[in-house]
Amino acid sequence: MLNIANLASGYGQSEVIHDISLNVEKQEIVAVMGRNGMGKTTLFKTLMGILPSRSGSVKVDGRELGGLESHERVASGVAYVPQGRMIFPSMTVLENIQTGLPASARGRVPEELYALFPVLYDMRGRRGGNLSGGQQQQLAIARALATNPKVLLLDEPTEGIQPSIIKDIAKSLKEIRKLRQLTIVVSEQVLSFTLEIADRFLVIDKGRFVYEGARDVVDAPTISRYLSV
Ligand SMILES: Nc1ncnc2c1ncn2[C@@H]1O[C@H](COP(=O)(O)OP(=O)(O)OP(=O)(O)O)[C@@H](O)[C@H]1O
Repeated sequence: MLNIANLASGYGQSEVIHDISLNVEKQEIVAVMGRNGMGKTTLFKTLMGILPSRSGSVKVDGRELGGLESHERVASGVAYVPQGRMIFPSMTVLENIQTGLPASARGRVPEELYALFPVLYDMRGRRGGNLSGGQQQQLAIARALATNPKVLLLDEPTEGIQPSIIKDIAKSLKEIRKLRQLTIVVSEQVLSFTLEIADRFLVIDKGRFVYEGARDVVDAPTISRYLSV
């Protein structure tokens, strides 16, 4: 469903992502684990076309995304929840979700989204900026899901969020994966969260994948070592 081949990108003179290749199956959840500064955000920005790639190819459901603008990538079925959530603080919860809806929805939020995140229904009239960090993360995910993606990219969704909400988010992601046959790539530093949801684990170190393991054979101590060095 998501095919990344020999992708490279960076800033100015420096290359940050080197020759990254990854194939993610439909309905698979893949965790990209890595410490601060290892290139997780740069990888996602490149996948979204926020940062141009220097070489390589990215395909979603067989369609090449290279050269497409970010909004065209969203229309092709990729959605992105950036690190720090980036919701619109002065807009209401409802308005935030509506920014993700296609024109054909005419502003109607699918019931399913509120069913996944009931707190967003209760708070639909509140300003996004008045929500807790965990609620803002749920809002950012709901806004991304409103675009009806095939592939969802989540950049460090647990950052700054309390454990009980992290559990809720894990549950919602597993539910939506099943409901919509969604493919998910999530970057993280928190192994307990990804152990809960991921089918496969990769470690990114200085812009390269240095470890890969499926859920049933995952080597948690090795991943932890990479995260703590
Ligand atoms: N706008 C930028 N200009 C130049 N270099 C950058 C820029 N953004 C990030 N970098 C560099 O790229 C490298 C990878 O950063 P990136 O933000 O992708 O890491 P990360 O794994 O997402 O970590 P974090 O969790 O801290 O965001 C780092 O060395 C960083 O200093």
